[in-house]
Amino acid sequence: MSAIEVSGLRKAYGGVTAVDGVDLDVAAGEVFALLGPNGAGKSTTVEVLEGHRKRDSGEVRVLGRDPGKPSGDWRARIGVVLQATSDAAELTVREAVAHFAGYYPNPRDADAVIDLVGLTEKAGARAGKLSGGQRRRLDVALGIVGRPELLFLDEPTTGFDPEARRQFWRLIRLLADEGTTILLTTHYLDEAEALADRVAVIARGRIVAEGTPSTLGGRATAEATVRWRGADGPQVRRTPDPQRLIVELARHEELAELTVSRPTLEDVYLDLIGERA
Ligand SMILES: Nc1ncnc2c1ncn2[C@@H]1O[C@H](COP(=O)(O)OP(=O)(O)OP(=O)(O)O)[C@@H](O)[C@H]1O
Repeated sequence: MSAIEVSGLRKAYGGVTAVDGVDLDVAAGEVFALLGPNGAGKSTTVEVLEGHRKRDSGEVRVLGRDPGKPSGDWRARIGVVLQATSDAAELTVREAVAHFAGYYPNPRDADAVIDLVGLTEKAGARAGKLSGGQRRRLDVALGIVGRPELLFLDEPTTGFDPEARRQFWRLIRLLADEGTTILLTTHYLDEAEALADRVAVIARGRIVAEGTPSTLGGRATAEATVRWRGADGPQVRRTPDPQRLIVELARHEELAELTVSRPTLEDVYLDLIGERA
């Protein structure tokens, strides 16, 4: 069953085409990451799916409904963490989460959510007094308090310190284990690799590649780089079949400091968007 079905989505702002014929299919329960450079059309796509922006054309179904005609019960089934931070500056963290919980028929416990995002120590602090990363954690709390079936996260960990990012990753895995479908945009390739079942790379409003993080752009079958230290010093060879090369080499010499590497997700991504040096 699909949670999100998109075909031929287009959206222009005046003369600027932001989304230029995007097709997407996200299965229920999947964690799907949209990657792409600044201005590629990620947020516009996500905003259309959330029902926050009108599309020019294309077919879109989110949880079986057209987000261009959102209803209250449909809205209650999705959770949204926008790129711009929420505006609840005068409320404390606990008040803000409890207030948002009131919008949903079956919300999570406010204190449990605050704990999940690691803000327990700041539960009594006003939102306006939080640091940037703490504010972002509050945004995530507000996005999940309604126990959404489908969660949209637009660059959720921007401004997080490394520990907070790891904590956030654990939270996403927990939500995914509970069956939540998650669509996230990110500039962090390690984040996509750590979290996503599938990724799509979007550039200039079009999807240029789609697949699992380990196979994207032919990554799994790309030539491997084999490095070792032989009798004559450091050696490097590129080969489609590293196992065979290593067996062959090992007959003749000791292979000290042997490593085998394939292109990283970042290598593949930079190739796809045409930015590789
Ligand atoms: N409200 C708007 N009015 C006019 N143009 C816009 C608007 N929002 C986005 N754009 C333009 O549409 C294009 C796509 O923007 P979008 O925000 O969807 O990209 P993005 O992939 O989310 O980028 P980023 O990674 O920087 O968040 C860009 O050229 C941007 O300048």
